[in-house]
Amino acid sequence: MTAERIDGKAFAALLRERVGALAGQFEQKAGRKAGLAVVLVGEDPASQVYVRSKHKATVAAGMESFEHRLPVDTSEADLLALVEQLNADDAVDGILVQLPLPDHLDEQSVIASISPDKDVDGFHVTNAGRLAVGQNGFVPCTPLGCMMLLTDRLGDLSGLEAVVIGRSNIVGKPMAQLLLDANATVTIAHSRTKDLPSVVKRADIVVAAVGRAEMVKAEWLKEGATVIDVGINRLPPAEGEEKGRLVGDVDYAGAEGIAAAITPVPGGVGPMTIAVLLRNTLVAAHRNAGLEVPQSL
Ligand SMILES: Nc1nc2c(c(=O)[nH]1)N[C@@H](CN(C=O)c1ccc(C(=O)N[C@@H](CCC(=O)O)C(=O)O)cc1)CN2
Repeated sequence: MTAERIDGKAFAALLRERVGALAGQFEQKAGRKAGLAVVLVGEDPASQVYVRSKHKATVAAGMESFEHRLPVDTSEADLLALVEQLNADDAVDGILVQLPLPDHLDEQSVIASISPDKDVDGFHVTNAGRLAVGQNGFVPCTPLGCMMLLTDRLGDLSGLEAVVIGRSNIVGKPMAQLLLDANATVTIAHSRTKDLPSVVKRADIVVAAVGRAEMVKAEWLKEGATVIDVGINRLPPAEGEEKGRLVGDVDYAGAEGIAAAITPVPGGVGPMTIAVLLRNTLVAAHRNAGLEVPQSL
């Protein structure tokens, strides 16, 4: 068996196109563009790349992008003051603080300061609670993107065995909740799980979000499983390479021979994160403007 490659990049491009068309209709109805504010503290190279990509994607979708770049030694009081200002700004529908933050800043306090109705990352405790009890809020972009890829490929997930490896607030826990809401039978595995290979072996759906290069081995997988690889890990450079290769949390080459379908790294889940961010921003814009959220979002 050679697994189908789930093309997240192509899926994300279609989603961005759809969001762009609906953003144009929003502008007509609301008399203004939907707006996303992104805050970057410091100069982490990967974060700089992601923030630039978010700016470009936001503008390309016909939305307003407000970028705030702050020095690495920004105090928590100054960062919270900026978030307060964005909370009060009617041109700003969505606010995102790029993570990770420098060590002296408390991520939880900063996330808590974002208005839950502008929290397009879905990280605020109010949105985590809304997801847990099935109320409308914002769902974190990466897990929502994974769900879109899964339902596009598998349709109804009812009764399927899903194993989520990783229990972060940003990916693992919301992912498990979304799978549960879709009537899958869900197990969350983590660093203390006993006999992880046998837990993974029973899964029709595996979502790997551990952040360890190629940790999930091909022989752990059930024949015909669908594998969603959230990991983005850079290997040390091989001889003659300037930069190491990017790989996921799953041994892709091995898994290709066993799984029915698998997301590649790069080009799988990563591009969905930014496309879903645009989608969440447009949802926020409709709600903030008192307009009905289009079904096709
Ligand atoms: N406030 C947030 N911070 C962070 C989030 C987030 O959702 N909200 N997620 C990640 C970073 N991230 C977006 O912010 C992100 C990561 C990866 C990709 C992506 O498209 N990756 C490419 C590979 C890129 C490369 O070559 O390095 C891929 O997988 O194909 C997009 C966005 C942490 N912080």
